[in-house]
Amino acid sequence: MLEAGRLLLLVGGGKMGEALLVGWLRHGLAPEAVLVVEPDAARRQALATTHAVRAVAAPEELPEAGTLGALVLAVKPQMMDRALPAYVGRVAPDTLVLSIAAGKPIAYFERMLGQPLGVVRAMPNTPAAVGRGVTVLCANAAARKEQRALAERLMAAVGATYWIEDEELMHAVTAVSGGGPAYVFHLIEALAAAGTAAGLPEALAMALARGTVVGAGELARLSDESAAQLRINVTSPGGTTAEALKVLMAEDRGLIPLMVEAVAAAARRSRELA
Ligand SMILES: NC(=O)C1=CN([C@@H]2O[C@H](COP(=O)(O)OP(=O)(O)OC[C@H]3O[C@@H](n4cnc5c(N)ncnc54)[C@H](O)[C@@H]3O)[C@@H](O)[C@H]2O)C=CC1
Ligand SMILES: O=C(O)[C@@H]1CCC=N1
Repeated sequence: MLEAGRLLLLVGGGKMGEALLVGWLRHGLAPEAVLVVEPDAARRQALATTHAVRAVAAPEELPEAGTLGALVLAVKPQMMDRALPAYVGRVAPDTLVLSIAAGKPIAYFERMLGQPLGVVRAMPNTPAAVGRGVTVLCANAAARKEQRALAERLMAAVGATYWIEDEELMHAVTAVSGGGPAYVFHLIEALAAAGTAAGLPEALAMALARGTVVGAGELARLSDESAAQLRINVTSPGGTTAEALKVLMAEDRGLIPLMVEAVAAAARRSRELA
């Protein structure tokens, strides 16, 4: 996955950092080629024992290895100012700088790391933890073909990838697929709550709601039919589902205007974080 002899430095071994790490190792990256900086002792230990990678608490503890093949930034956007300065001396023009931080624009990394660098900004999502992520990538003009290809390999290890040219679209991407899994998990909660309200025991309502979302997701994945057709397939004319959809698809107060509002709010926050 990396050029022989080069190292990948992962900064931040939290939920997303570990999801990426698991994907890379599964796709053939040697554990010896990975260094992780993770200040949280419990997480650091878990990463080192579970994945056999070298993990240190702070950049000062890193070995004086040669220039990096890739610097992957997976800390919270709010931590980035504090984290980045330590890596200025470790990146070279041929190092890929890959950030998954929400909101932080490419220009921010160019400014903080202070030289013409190949920077790729990516927005994955948490299904990356099971290899079913969706990631959108955007590169700066300085990113070489090999750096883009490496970014593609690193993110393809955890799911599907798409590229955009216009970085401004990252706000909408973050709001749709970055946070999208949370909306789907909330749909499970909402369906379960509705089941309980309709008289089902709580545990059964949750099992039905979760199983339904999982099954519908798998059907959507494997089927060639559009989402609209899959919905129509459930909906017998004059039947029960049609009644529910009258509520969910009401033009003024149905799921679409609600989702439009939710995604707009997330995109607004992404712009604020930038
Ligand atoms: N959770 C999600 O659904 C998604 C998150 N992201 C982005 O991924 C990044 C990481 O998010 P999560 O993994 O969810 O957060 P997390 O809180 O699970 O992981 C962040 C990790 O960074 C560590 N950390 C804090 N300061 C550090 C420093 N100076 N150096 C190295 N590590 C440091 C923390 O101890 C923590 O383990 C964020 O920038 C977020 O915007 C992107 C897409 C989806
Ligand atoms: O909520 C957040 O800010 C991050 C970005 C997308 C998912 N989680």
